[in-house]
Amino acid sequence: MSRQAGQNFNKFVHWGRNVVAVGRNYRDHCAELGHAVPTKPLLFMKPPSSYLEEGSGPIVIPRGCRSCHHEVELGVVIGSVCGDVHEDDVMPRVAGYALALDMTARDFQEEAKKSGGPWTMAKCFDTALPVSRFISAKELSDPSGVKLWCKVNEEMRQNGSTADMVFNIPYLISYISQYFTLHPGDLVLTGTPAGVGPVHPGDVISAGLGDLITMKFTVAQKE
Ligand SMILES: O=C([O-])CC(=O)C(=O)O
Ligand SMILES: [Mg+2]
Repeated sequence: MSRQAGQNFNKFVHWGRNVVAVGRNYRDHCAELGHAVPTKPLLFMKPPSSYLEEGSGPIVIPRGCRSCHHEVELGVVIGSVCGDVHEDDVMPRVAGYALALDMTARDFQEEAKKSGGPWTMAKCFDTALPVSRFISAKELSDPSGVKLWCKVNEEMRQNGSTADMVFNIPYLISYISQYFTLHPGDLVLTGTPAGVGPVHPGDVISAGLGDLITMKFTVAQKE
């Protein structure tokens, strides 16, 4: 792993690798959207086609979406195969991290929640997964208490800490790996703290992880 980490883990954006997202993993975010705190991890997927690297263009709000929300999240990049791994064995299998935005078409999601349909339209559109550069596990040796923030046009919207996750990283990855195998380059998004809200064309979203990373994206609308 260290050789790959040295090469920025091949930019870690392994097009074709899985992205598993955890929802409702912060109590304050559950409260703001009126959901109970889950008793087991709530999982959904985002496709690798939704990756957006910093500098490669704007976040594009999908056609017909009237409420596209930012959700700042810590992403965990898998370094070696995780199939049915015990919690104690998870961290050595983590290559590193990325700061991510789980962009969400909230109106599409509300529609899906009402009909009992999946969240695909809300979570999987092109550019729905802006990511920072790869952060190696060496750079972030303890991901369990790191600050996570998101500003829109310089106004602080989300200001949380990974210390407040309902289920921590070893638990989440062990849990996921009981059901499907995680492979090197897969990304696990660990949920968002409170303060999610809409963005509009022309907005600038900036986000940061501790004093390690800041990233910036502009917002556009698909006609
Ligand atoms: O859409 C949601 O509220 C669920 C989710 O992704 C999160 O909690 O991070
Ligand atoms: Mg999310």
